[in-house]
Amino acid sequence: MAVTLQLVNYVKVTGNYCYRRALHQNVARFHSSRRNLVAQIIDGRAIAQTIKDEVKAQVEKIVSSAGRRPHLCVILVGDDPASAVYVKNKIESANYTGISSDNIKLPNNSTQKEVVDIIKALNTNADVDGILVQLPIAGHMDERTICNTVVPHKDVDGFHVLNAGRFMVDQKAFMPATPAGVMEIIRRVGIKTRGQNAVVCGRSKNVGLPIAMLLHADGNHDSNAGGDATTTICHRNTPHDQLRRLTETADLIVSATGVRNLITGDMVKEGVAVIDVGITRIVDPKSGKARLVGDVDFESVAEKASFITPVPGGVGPVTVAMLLQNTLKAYKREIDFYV
Ligand SMILES: Nc1nc2c(c(=O)[nH]1)N[C@@H](CN(C=O)c1ccc(C(=O)N[C@@H](CCC(=O)O)C(=O)O)cc1)CN2
Ligand SMILES: [Mg+2]
Repeated sequence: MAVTLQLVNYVKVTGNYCYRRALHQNVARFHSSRRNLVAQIIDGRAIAQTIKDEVKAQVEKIVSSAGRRPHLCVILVGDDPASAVYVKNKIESANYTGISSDNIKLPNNSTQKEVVDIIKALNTNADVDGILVQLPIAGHMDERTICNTVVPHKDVDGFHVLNAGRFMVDQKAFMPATPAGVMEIIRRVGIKTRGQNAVVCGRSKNVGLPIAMLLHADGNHDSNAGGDATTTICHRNTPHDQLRRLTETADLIVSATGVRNLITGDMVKEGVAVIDVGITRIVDPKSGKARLVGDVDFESVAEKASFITPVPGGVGPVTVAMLLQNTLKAYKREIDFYV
């Protein structure tokens, strides 16, 4: 029953559906007028808000027992407008939860050594719990060197090789925020994964690959419990007809490619759950205004899906909330790197 209540609070239905009946004051279930299906649109902003409120409650407890506040440092190199928006969201969300923060802005022509030296100073600063460098980093720097400079116990992005490696062998680790957010959505909404066919589109080291790792892994692990799904990874070299064969039989599709309209309604089976991680900025030909779209053709896929995340308002906001959860874990030193 608890699952049902959580589910109804996190889903809403929009679009091309005809209203049938309200089952609960927080939910109106709508059925596809064509197929008589219920498609639940997952409200990522509501899930993120719940997670942030959980973090906030824990921070208040820490502060009231005379503890120091958790502290997050976000390093932004350059003036990429999208990165600036994401960093602003992180700082505002940290403020909301009571996590204090520094936004360290560096010019685009900063050298790698300057960035490395700043990270090293933060590594040894006892007042700092979490450190991250906003990606993508400027082209003249080596992303791996930057990520590996953050000391693993402050690596709240989970991008250090030690966190990535520990995570792969089921040892406690900081998990990257987007994959953690996808799993959190799946759990909180109650999407079944055990024994299901999952298809992950995209194999990036920070998003697609860790999502596939989490979905396929054993659900009985103490740390980073997996989804126990039969999981297939597709990527840019997967022929489209092969991708279609896989998506047609998938119970769960997670797409993280940045390829608009990669997944269309004719490629999926009825009842599929779809998590759209892609974000592409387009200019709407009708309005002439810029807007965000995902990898999934929302309208046609929602006609057949049991669950679907929108873009914007799906995975993105949950990503930021998971970063704050990681910062709290870093503060509490929940991950022991010596075992
Ligand atoms: N150091 C990191 N860099 C990057 C990460 C990361 O986890 N760590 N992930 C992405 C960017 N990202 C967070 O940093 C991020 C992307 C999108 C959103 C989000 O909330 N998107 C909104 C739309 C926001 C908009 O208007 O642009 C949504 O989907 O609803 C949050 C965080 C790459 N870099
Ligand atoms: Mg989203």
